[in-house]
Amino acid sequence: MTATIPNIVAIVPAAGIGSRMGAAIPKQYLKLGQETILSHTLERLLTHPAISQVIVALHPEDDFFSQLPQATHPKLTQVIGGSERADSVLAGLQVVENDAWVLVHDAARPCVTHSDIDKLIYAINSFPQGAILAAPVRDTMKRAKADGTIEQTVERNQLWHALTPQLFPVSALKLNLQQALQAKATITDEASAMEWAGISPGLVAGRVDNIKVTHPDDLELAQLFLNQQTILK
Ligand SMILES: Nc1ccn([C@@H]2O[C@H](COP(=O)(O)OP(=O)(O)OP(=O)(O)O)[C@@H](O)[C@H]2O)c(=O)n1
Ligand SMILES: C[C@](O)(CO)[C@H](O)COP(=O)(O)O
Repeated sequence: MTATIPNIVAIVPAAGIGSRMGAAIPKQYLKLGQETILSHTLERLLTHPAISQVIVALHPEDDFFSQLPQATHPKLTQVIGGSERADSVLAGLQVVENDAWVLVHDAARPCVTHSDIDKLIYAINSFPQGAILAAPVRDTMKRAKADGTIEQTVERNQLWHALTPQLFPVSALKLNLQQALQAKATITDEASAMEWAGISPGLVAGRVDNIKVTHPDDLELAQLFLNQQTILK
């Protein structure tokens, strides 16, 4: 199949404090093996041949980034993030050309693979308004009542976990993110800003090892996946 590959710039929101991790430092600076979570993530994006530039959004009081091996990489640009994830992504979008595509990927997802990134990039030939990596839910799903009992079983066939990367045209994402934030809509990922504007982004099935390191027990799992990916290479 011949596919057109657009100019793709990555934005990595890395300005969070990791409150659910409860560590002494922001979770993106915790180590997995020899490197920090953020280092693993940046390395995977910086070495992808279709990504021309990587913009990382950092906390205004970040004390750690300059020590990373990728800190002075020629393809990398730093911006100051905002108080919510969406503000950090928007800060990154301000320094990107409007005619590019933007691939937004959480700093906290260090196990993303080049094959999943490729899959997402090729998918935009079918989804010209943008698409996200996602994983269909596997288990029987229950809706709970306030007292902790089950209200009903929810149909699982159309339910997906939203992952990153998420890939959109810069101009459309910037406009919709700005307007959705102004309208005080709940925006937890880029797709939700596009949905807010009436757009239906594509869902592209991604690998289940592309986890977000959120809670302490995710660290061990992420380490296991990274080790396994190294062995399989
Ligand atoms: N103001 C913020 C908040 C989050 N993020 C980033 O968005 C990604 C996903 O967010 P999440 O996992 O929720 O990270 P934290 O906000 O750091 O964690 P928590 O919600 O537990 O505090 C992370 O890479 C995080 O650094 C960001 O750039 N700017
Ligand atoms: C963007 C995201 O990683 C998609 O799974 C996620 O929405 C980030 O926020 P969350 O609050 O941890 O779901």
